[in-house]
Order: sequence, then C-alpha cells, then structure tokens
Amino acid sequence: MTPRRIGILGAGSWGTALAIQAARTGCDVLLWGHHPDHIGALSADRENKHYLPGAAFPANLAVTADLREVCRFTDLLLIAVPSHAFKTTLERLKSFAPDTLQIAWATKGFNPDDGSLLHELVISLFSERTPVAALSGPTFAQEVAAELPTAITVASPQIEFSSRLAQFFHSSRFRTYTSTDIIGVEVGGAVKNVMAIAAGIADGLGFGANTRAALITRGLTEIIRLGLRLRGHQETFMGLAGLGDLVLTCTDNQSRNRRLGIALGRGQALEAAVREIGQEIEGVFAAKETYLLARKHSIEMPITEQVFKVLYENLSPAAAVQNLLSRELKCESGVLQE
Ligand SMILES: NC(=O)C1=CN([C@@H]2O[C@H](COP(=O)(O)OP(=O)(O)OC[C@H]3O[C@@H](n4cnc5c(N)ncnc54)[C@H](OP(=O)(O)O)[C@@H]3O)[C@@H](O)[C@H]2O)C=CC1
Ligand SMILES: O=C(CO)COP(=O)(O)O
Repeated sequence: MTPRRIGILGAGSWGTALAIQAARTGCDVLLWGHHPDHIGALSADRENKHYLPGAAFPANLAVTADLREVCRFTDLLLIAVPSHAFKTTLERLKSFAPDTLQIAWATKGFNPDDGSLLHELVISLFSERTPVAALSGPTFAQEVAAELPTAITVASPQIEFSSRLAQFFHSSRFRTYTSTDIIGVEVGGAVKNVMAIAAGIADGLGFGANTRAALITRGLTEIIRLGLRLRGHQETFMGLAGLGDLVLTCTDNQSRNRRLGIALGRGQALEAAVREIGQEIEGVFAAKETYLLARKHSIEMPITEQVFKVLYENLSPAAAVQNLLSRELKCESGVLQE
C-alpha cells in the first residue's frame, strides 16, 4: 500500500490537533509553522506547549518551518492558518507548489479582501480543477487532542477527494462525514463565530438560558438566510458544520469567540479582551465580513449587525441588546423568507 502523507499548514491549536489526529490514523504528517523558533520548540519538546499543551506528538508527525519542504513531501495539503493569513499562505505556496496540488482547509472564515468564501479564493489562485475541501464541525482542538469522541464534516464538490480525506482523519474517536455542500459548510463555520460572540455578550451581561437559546435559534436563522443566498443547502445548516458548531461555540467556554463576548458583556474593552485571550478570535473578522455581505445581498441579519456595531462602532453591549429587543414584531414562521 502506498504511504498516506499529508502536510498541515499552521501550527496553532487546530493545525496541531489535526496533525496529531492524522498521525494517529497512520498517516505520515509534516506540520508547518511560520515561526522557526516556535517550530524549533515543537521539534525539541515533541509537543506544542504554547497552543496545545499535554498532547504528545506521535512518531510519524514531523515539523518544519520550510514551506517548500512540505511541497516536496506531499501534494496533499490541509491549511489551518487563521483566515487573515489564508491568502498569503496560498500565495507563498503558489510559486513552487506542484500542478497536482490538492488543497483542503480547516480555517473558519471569509476572505477578508472581499468577503468571498475560501474555496473561491483557492480556485481563483490555483485552478478550477484543483481538488478542494473544507473540514468543519463542532471540534474543540483540546478535546480532539484528548481523544474525546468528535464528529466533523469533510465537504468537497469532488466526492473522491472528500472520501479520501475522510479516511485520512477517521478513527474510532474521530468520526468523519462527507458532504458535497462546501458553500454551506463554509458559511456555517464562519458565521457561527459571530453568534458565539453574541451569546457570550448576553451571558456577560448576566442574562440567562432563555436569552442564550433565543440567540442560538435566531442566529441559526441568520446563518440559513445568508447561506441559502450564497447557494448553500438547507440541510447543511442543520448538520455538524451548522447547528452542531453553533451550539458548541455558543454554549461552552472553551470557545474563544464566546469568551470574547463574555468579556465585552462584562464591560471589558475589546483590545484588552483580545489580548487576554491571546489566540485567534475569528468572529471579530467574520462580524465585519458577514455584516457587509448581508448589506450587499439585502439580507436581514440583526444579531450580526449588533455584534458588528459593538466591535466596530463602539456601541455598548446593553444598547445592542436593547436594539434587538425593540425591533418590530415579526411572524416566526416567515424566518426564511426574504
Ligand atoms: N482551535 C480550535 O478548536 C479550532 C479552530 N478552528 C479554526 O482554525 C483556524 C486556526 O485557528 P487556531 O489554530 O485555533 O488558532 P491559534 O490561535 O491556536 O493559532 C494560530 C496559529 O496561526 C499562526 N499564524 C498566525 N499568522 C500566521 C501567518 N501569517 N502565517 C502562518 N501562520 C500564522 C500562529 O502562529 P504564531 O503564533 O507563530 O504567530 C499560530 O500558530 C481558525 O480559522 C479557527 O477558526 C477550527 C476548528 C477548531
Ligand atoms: O471552531 C471552533 C470549534 O468548533 C473553535 O471555536 P473558537 O474559535 O470560538 O474557540
């Protein structure tokens, strides 16, 4: 049997957890990070002490700070850098990647340049023929590293590619489902982070379970509205990469987006809260991109709008809640209509 090889780009908590998971299934894995010093520490410690402490690297997981080395190792790459670094990572790859490159990603977010989806960016920089896939679902890195049972969706328009990738990561503790709806999976993964900030704000303000459940439900409506407009499939939003990830992120304090919301609801300033969390908080970018997309497509996304205003227009969390509550009365059953 030919050896299964994968290169994983991005040595933060999620790239490291996925590298460990792929290695556990028997793949040979090369994990790339952009800071030589950080990669040196990973190599010496056989552990990512900064981003994923306590998860030992399997022997078949190697690390490098040299992107060319990854392309010499394999033409199958999985990108797990933050969305703001996604384009530059692709551009760096493009100059020396082979024509046979297959690109998957576990990044959750939009292209910050224009709010396009990441698969559109990959195709525009590479080719319509490049196999592409997005991995997304309710998956905290620490729990995957600790081998707590987890399920994820691998979405690609090319079924052979998603099926092959699903096998690269599948184990008895990590269940992989395939999907052809890459649009729905990407929209769900990006916009749930905005809702997690909203849910955190509500909890930080001292509201209760009723408020949280209402935000999750109405947040899902917003995700579906935008997702359908961008041609995602309704059933995807009820799946792991939709409702599954939305519930996870809005309800558990492992979520950095939720923790940011809690800090804001308690009155902490944005910069101080971001600094204290000290890791990527994708919802800060996604709130702006989702808000602009909603305006572009004339879609009502009131929770997104209020989160945007809290983050970018200095609106107080209490005023944002008041704005949501004072909206005109609506019929719930019309939620999916324009
Ligand atoms: N953590 C999780 O549980 C999950 C995360 N995700 C998604 O994974 C993506 C990555 O997040 P996550 O790993 O959690 O973030 P972390 O904050 O844990 O790590 C971010 C990593 O990105 C690196 N990085 C920052 N800028 C660049 C750049 N320009 N080029 C290359 N690498 C860069 C950082 O390196 P350095 O520190 O050296 O700057 C660091 O290694 C996000 O889109 C997130 O939504 C998805 C599912 C679960
Ligand atoms: O996407 C995630 C889990 O599925 C991680 O969420 P946070 O980025 O909010 O920590």
